[in-house]
Amino acid sequence: AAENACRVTLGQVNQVRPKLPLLKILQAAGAQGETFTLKEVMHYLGQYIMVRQLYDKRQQHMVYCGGDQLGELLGLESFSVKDPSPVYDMLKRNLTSAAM
Ligand SMILES: C[C@@H](c1ccc(Cl)cc1)n1cnc(-c2ccccc2)c1-c1c(C(=O)NCCN2CCN(C3CCCCC3)CC2)[nH]c2cc(Cl)ccc12
Repeated sequence: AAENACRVTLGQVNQVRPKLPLLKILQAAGAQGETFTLKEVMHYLGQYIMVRQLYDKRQQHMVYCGGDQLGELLGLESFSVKDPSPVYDMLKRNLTSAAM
């Protein structure tokens, strides 16, 4: 309705709310707050992989996340950053829209 529409400012329509297990991972990478843009979620996940040294130093596109909470969320031991589909599937399961 009209009163709802004016409540959602442009800055908020693209916010997502991570479910708790994903939020904990983002916070471990320095994220503050509970809602983010998808770009921010990806940035913090990248930071998390770097800080936790989950990527292979020689084959830097390979991420070995088995034994880490990230691997629990993804349901994978490892993945290549060249194939983002497992990450997007995990985000579908672990993000809700924060608008409204
Ligand atoms: C294109 C982008 C991407 C983004 C999303 C996806 Cl689903 C795949 C791929 N990407 C390309 N390489 C990486 C990457 C590789 C190794 C370690 C950390 C990040 C990323 C990822 C970023 C990111 O925000 N990337 C910024 C620039 N990166 C360049 C790579 N740089 C590092 C490469 C290893 C050596 C140190 C620098 C870090 C900054 N966020 C991610 C989150 C996840 Cl779940 C997985 C990967 C990434």
